[in-house]
Amino acid sequence: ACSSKLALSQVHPMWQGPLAIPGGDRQSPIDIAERRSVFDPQLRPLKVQYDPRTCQQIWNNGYSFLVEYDDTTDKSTLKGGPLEDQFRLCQFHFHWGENNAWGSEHSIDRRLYPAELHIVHWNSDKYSLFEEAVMEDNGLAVIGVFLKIGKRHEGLQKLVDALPAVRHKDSLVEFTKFDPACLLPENIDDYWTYAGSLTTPPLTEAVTWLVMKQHIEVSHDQLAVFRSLLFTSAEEQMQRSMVNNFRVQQALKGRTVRSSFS
Ligand SMILES: NS(=O)(=O)c1ccc(C(=O)NCc2ccc(F)cc2)cc1
Ligand SMILES: [Zn+2]
Repeated sequence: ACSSKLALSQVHPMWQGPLAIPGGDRQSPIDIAERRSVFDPQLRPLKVQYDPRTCQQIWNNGYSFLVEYDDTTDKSTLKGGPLEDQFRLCQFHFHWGENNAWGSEHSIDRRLYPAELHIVHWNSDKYSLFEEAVMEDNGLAVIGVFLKIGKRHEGLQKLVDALPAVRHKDSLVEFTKFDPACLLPENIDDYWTYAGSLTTPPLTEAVTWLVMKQHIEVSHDQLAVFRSLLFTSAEEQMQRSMVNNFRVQQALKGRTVRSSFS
C-alpha cells in the first residue's frame, strides 16, 4: 500500500531542510471562489473503478487514519476528468475539526465543512511506485469530498466501528472488502479541479485535485467517533485528541480553478 512506508521526510533527510516547504506556487488546500472558477466543457466525467477486494488495512499514522489498498496492480483505478493517464487507488483518509464549525481543508466561497474525505491515487501509466509519483507534477490525483452533519451514513458505519481499534498512533488493524465508492456523492460529474500539493509533509506539488461539488452526509455521532482518535501513541502519557488535523489554506498564486459544470 502507498503510505505505510516511511514518509519522505524520514526517508530523504534533505526534506528536513528548508526544502521541506517548497516555496511553491501550487500549494494546497485553497478556498474555491465559485464565481472565479472557469467552466471547461472539455472536462470529461470521472471514471472510478474500485475493487473492494483490494482493501487491506486501516491505521492511525498520528495525523489521520488511513484505509489502505493493495496498489501493486491496476485493480482499483480512476481516470477521465482532466486526467490524461490512469491513476491507481492507494488510500483514503479524512481531515476534521474539534467541532462542526470547521474541519475541512478546502472551502467553497469561504464555507468550511466539518470534515473532508481524500481518496488518493497515483499515476500508474507513468510511474511504478507511489513514492516515485509523489515527486512528479502529474503524479497524484486526489478526490476531495465534503462531509456535512445530517443523516447517518450507512456505508461509513463499518469504518466507524473499526476506529476504536486504531485509537492510538501507529495502531493498525486488518480491514477488508470496503468499497470507497460508497463514500462518493451520487453526482461525481460536478467538480472543481486545480493543480495543487499534498497538504501534509512533504507538501510536494504533485496533486491534481478533484473537489466534488456535492457533499455527503454523516451523523453527528459518526463524526464524534473520528474525534475519539488520538494523535498520541499508547506509550505517551499525555493523550491528545485527534482533531483539527487540517492545513491552513494557501495562496492561489494566479492559479485557475476549473469547473466541470456551468
Ligand atoms: N492530505 S493529502 O490528500 O494531500 C495527502 C495524501 C497522501 C499523503 C501521503 O501519502 N503522505 C505520506 C508519504 C508521502 C511521500 C512519500 F514518498 C511516502 C509517503 C499525504 C497527504
Ligand atoms: Zn488529506
